[in-house]
Amino acid sequence: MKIQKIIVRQLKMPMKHPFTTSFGTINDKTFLLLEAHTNDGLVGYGECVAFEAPWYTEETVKTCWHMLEDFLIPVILQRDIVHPDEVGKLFKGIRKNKMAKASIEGAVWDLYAQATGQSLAQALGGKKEKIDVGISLGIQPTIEKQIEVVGKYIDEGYKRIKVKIKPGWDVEVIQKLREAFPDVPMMADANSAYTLKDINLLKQLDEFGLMMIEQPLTYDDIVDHAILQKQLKTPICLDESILSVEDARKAIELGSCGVINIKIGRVGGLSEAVKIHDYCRSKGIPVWCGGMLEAGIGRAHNIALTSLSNFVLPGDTAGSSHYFEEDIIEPEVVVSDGTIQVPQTVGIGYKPKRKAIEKFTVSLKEYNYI
Ligand SMILES: O=C(O)CCC(=O)c1ccccc1C(=O)O
Ligand SMILES: [Mg+2]
Repeated sequence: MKIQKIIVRQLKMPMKHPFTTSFGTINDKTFLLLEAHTNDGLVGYGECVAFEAPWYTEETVKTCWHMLEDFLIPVILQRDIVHPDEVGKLFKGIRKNKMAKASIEGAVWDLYAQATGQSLAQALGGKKEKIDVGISLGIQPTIEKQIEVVGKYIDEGYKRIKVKIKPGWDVEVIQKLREAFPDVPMMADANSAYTLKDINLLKQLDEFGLMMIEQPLTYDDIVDHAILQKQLKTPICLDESILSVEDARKAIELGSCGVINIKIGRVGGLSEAVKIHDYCRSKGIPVWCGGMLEAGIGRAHNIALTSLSNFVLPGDTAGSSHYFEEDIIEPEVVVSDGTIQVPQTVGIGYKPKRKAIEKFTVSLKEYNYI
């Protein structure tokens, strides 16, 4: 398989609701979408999950475009690629920039699934035909509103509710949510908003029977998380801290977490995501698939990955209509009774919607082999 041409587009999609975390609010989803064309006419898509600002990781839409244009695309064009696992090896001389790398690697996985006549889930080794999903809800203006929003998504059937916490919006909010919804599987994500100085506050969260607390401490820490985990009953789930299977090994050996959230972009692609999944399974650590407010292509990749057996906890892959008035795939991702059917057709199983892609494109550039 040889890629002849890659088209990079920047898209801007209005979001239905602003999404607020411990460090800010997103109103529109601006991201890069890649189209990779092979010599024999196949087209594979990859979605780059980096945001406009470097608050979740250091990558941004602009750094990704720069890395793609100046380093990553030149390495890939006209290379003979037999299996997508080779993409990581081709990128070995280029440090980090995992979301940029994952966007090309995702397109190559799509091409590989098509070329071998399999669904993407099948190509990754996924067996589940439907997946359980939860939803991640942003911080609301008031506790009353937070309770109302959580209630709405419980009624829609999501299998677990994740809420965001930050200093000043934590113990009281969780306590009130628990009073309102005593039995609902619930968890909290701090996006690195605390330090070990907050240990007494974090220990108060133990009272509420949360499934887990996600990334309470610094984004690149595993040592303090191990100290904290020893003093908490609630499992810690690491998100930002885990960028590779090596990071997962170290965190698990240190006892820094009981659960890992796998995001394809954060770990540099599907091949690394599968490795982390397999390693965690061998260690008895459950995983779930995180989200980056993805549009349809990224969402389709998340669904395929979640079909692997150790994705035993509901992830953040909610339905398209939760985020957008119109998605860029057909059909859109539909959640019913908290589950999504894993497509069994060849490739990602959703059709890119050209009209919508063009409508949301703000700029584009084509890269050919020279
Ligand atoms: O709905 C989603 O896609 C997941 C939302 C979410 O929690 C999130 C969204 C953007 C950046 C980081 C995170 C996170 O998991 O920490
Ligand atoms: Mg998180």
